[in-house]
Amino acid sequence: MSEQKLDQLRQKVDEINLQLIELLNERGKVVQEIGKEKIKHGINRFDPEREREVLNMVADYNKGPFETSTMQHMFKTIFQASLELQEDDHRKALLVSRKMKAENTIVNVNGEALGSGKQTFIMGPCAVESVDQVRAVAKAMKEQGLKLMRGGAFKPRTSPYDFQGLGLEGLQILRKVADEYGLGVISEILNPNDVEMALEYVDVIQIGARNMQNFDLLRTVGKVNKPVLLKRGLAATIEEFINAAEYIITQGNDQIILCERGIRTYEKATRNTLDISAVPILKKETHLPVIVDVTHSTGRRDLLLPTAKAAIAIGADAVMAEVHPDPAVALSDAAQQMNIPQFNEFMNEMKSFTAKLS
Ligand SMILES: C=C(O[C@@H]1C=C(C(=O)O)C=C[C@H]1O)C(=O)O
Repeated sequence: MSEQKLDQLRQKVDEINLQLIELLNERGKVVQEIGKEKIKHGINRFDPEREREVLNMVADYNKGPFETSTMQHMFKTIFQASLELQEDDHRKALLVSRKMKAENTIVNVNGEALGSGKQTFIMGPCAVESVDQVRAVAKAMKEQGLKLMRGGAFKPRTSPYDFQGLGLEGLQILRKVADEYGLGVISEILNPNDVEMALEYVDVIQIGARNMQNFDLLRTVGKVNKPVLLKRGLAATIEEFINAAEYIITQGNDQIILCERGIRTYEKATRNTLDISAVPILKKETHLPVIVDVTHSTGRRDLLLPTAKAAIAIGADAVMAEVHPDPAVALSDAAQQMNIPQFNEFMNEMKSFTAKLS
């Protein structure tokens, strides 16, 4: 075939391509109108009977050279794209997505602006055990210039026989001590019925990994005017994690902090596997602040510093870790909490590390 002939044929193909584009878009507009009518009458967008009718029409009219099955396959792709055209904006772009909002959401808690580009450290005991225990940690935190204290009052433990937390008394201790030292309080709430009560004591409501898909709880914290720290589920994909945050934001609360805390894999060297790449993915896909809990993702004190450095280096807005005055006698997570001197060493290292980065 001469080059001239090839050019001529391609020109012909291009003319047909242009017609196809026009026709497909024309079809799209009609489909959108059908979509609007369906909404008016409360009819489902997807109509398999109608699709079958069209596929039968394709079979009746197709004269080749494409096989009927091939032509039908192309039409199925058109149906799929048409259904997407009929979707409303919320389904196409989630409210938590960057597509919906390009700029970072900044969550302000006790003078710290999570999501602003300045890194924050959230420290505190795994579980609240006593006033003295919380005080010792709060004092050390204040001396390091930290503003946000975590602490568990309601503890969702793997075994029902393990320490379940002090409950309301734990929240009261946290509030009292935090006020003495000018700290903000982050604590987990397990039950939708406790959310209202917790508003009085906490600055951030934590939704734990085990409750990431507790949709009633997500909807409840979505209705209150209080920041929410949402932890990634034990075996949740990033998509599931993002959708969990969407449950909160659909109720009106956009003050959401996402927390990567490791996921369950076959690897046994660490308690969970820290999915460090989740951080830039979540930063890219959503406009929410993203933090890393190095304690629960590793379950190992010797890995807290390297994973915290990795988290900051990869773009996390904050690092969360656990501190206890005497981890050996802690009622939970004894193997992974730092004692006060270890915490000071950790903070000093991290401060010089973040200074070097900026
Ligand atoms: C456009 C419609 O909605 C959907 C899209 C179809 C299409 O693209 O042809 C067919 C059936 C429905 O699943 C319709 O119901 O006619």
